[in-house]
Amino acid sequence: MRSRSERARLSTLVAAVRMAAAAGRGLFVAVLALFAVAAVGIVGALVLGQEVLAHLIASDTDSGAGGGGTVWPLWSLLVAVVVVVAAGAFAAAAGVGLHRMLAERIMWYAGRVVLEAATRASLREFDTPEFHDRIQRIRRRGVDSPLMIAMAVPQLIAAVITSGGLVIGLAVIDPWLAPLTVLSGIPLWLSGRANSEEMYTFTLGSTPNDRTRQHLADILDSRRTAAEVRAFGLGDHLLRRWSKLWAERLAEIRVMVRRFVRRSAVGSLVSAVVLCTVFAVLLLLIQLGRLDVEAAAAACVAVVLLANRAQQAASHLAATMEHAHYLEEFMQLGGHQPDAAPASVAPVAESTGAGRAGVRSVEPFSALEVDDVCFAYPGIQRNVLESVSFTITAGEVVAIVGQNGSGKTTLAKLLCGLYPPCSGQVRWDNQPMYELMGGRGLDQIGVAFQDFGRYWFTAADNIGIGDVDRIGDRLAIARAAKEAGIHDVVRSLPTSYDTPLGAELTGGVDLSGGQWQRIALARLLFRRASFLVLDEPTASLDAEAEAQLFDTIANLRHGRTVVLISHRFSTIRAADRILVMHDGRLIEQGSHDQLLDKAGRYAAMYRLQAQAYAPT
Ligand SMILES: Nc1ncnc2c1ncn2[C@@H]1O[C@H](COP(=O)(O)OP(=O)(O)OP(=O)(O)O)[C@@H](O)[C@H]1O
Repeated sequence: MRSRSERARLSTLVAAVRMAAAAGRGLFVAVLALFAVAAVGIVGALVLGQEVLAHLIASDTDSGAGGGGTVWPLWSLLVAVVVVVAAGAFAAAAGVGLHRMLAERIMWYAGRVVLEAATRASLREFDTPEFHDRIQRIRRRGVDSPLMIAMAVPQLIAAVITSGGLVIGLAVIDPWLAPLTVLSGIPLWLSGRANSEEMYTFTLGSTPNDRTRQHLADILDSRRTAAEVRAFGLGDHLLRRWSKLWAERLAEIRVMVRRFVRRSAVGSLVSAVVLCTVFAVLLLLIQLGRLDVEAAAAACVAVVLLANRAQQAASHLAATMEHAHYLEEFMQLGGHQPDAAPASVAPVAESTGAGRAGVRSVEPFSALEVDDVCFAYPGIQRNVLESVSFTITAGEVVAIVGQNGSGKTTLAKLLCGLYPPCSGQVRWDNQPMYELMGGRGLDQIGVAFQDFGRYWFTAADNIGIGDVDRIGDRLAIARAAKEAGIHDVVRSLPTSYDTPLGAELTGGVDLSGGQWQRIALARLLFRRASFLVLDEPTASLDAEAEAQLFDTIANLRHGRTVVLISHRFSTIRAADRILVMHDGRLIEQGSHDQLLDKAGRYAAMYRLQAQAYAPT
């Protein structure tokens, strides 16, 4: 079992290297080559140093001979030392510079894999805490992992090359010195690895705490919640909750760090004992007369360097193995196939208005059928929709009403193919809606959700994203804005349609709730879709805007089908058909008059609201 997971981690490491190569093949090779040259430079400097030492000793004992013990004259040796040291230093410096560039490309590449995966994830996944835990971990560690691994690998390779050269050099001096020195890295590798494993387990367990702290921090420093936090005097309370979570985390980390220190201390001690043994062997060899002074000096330097490289390699390897865990998650999220690296991974500036942005093109339906649909949210036993059946025919305006939590928004999301039913089926002209949608948008569907997006884009783009293929069509954007009754407001902004919407942005302005709702409506109207879903479109609108919306919907009707969710009976009474939801069931349907005649729940709700407006 263990060896299987080790093998899996090794293949993850290979995948990380492939990912680094895919992010910048030329750069990756150049970095490897430069680090290799730097590593060879260290070994070369050591060999030449030994030669220089031999030269000096020989010229001292054989004065006047001018360097009799070695083949090369002293000046040429010194020139060679300068060249080798300079080349090594240059290669190391250039390697670090290119490494930085490679790192940026890997960050871009990894970030894109995560964002692509998040874009592809189904709405159902967004409803599960596991998905968010994983995203949090990947955001914090996973995106860095390919980078950390790719950063560590050239250094690891450089350490291995240097170590290889030093091992050969030491083996020539004495066959025991090299294996003993390399052995000194093993205790450190074992302790480092155990620490990495524990760190990963800790990160897994602490993700919910991390997310809650992040949420509290977002509440405290976000403009969206700033007014409520102040109005309720929540600041200190939230800060205490945040500090408490930090205290819990720090307490756990303290215990863990104690274990880390103990483990590392044992590893370092055993490593030091092994190294002492090496020096004892060296001493013995000198005493036995098996090593001369220059060989002993070179051996001392080589042992120190080799021990240092072996320890570096051990810690790089341990850290790399930890990152392999995060990388595994990262790859599972992205469904990333390292063997199928993209043909071109160069970051390319997106050209506005090009391509269909992944939206599927379909014919308008003649009937949208909801057939005995049941639905429950992931992880929740209770059905939110229970045996719901009805059919919407093309050109109808259908309103959905019901108490809070009766399932209206959920039903609207199923109508748009955003969730698959647990049983039953939603069919767009006999085609299962969820499969037809396939996780992408349909060009024939336009939606304005209750919690519509307020994007930090210009006013034009906030409307234009309703149909990204036409995002540059300013005339059509202005037309949609006029229909939604927001054109004059936008025109009065500092830079009209080019004004960024968001007070947090330089030159940006914020809009009122109702104005934002009109922007969302304009976005919907800008999309040339035959099926429109409006979830609480009038919630923030004033009476005049609401009346205007009715006119707009009446104008929209031609060739379009509209589903309207609202609590305002003034909005829904004009619908061709009204569906009444209660506790996830469709309990009544018909026109306003038919439902009043029926004297059921709709009639009761309508009278209750009408009473509120009636003169007392
Ligand atoms: N993502 C979710 N995960 C779990 N439960 C959910 C989720 N979204 C909604 N629910 C639950 O499903 C039920 C129906 O919610 P829904 O939003 O469809 O009601 P609604 O009729 O649109 O309510 P409202 O009138 O308040 O907008 C509620 O009990 C709600 O708690």
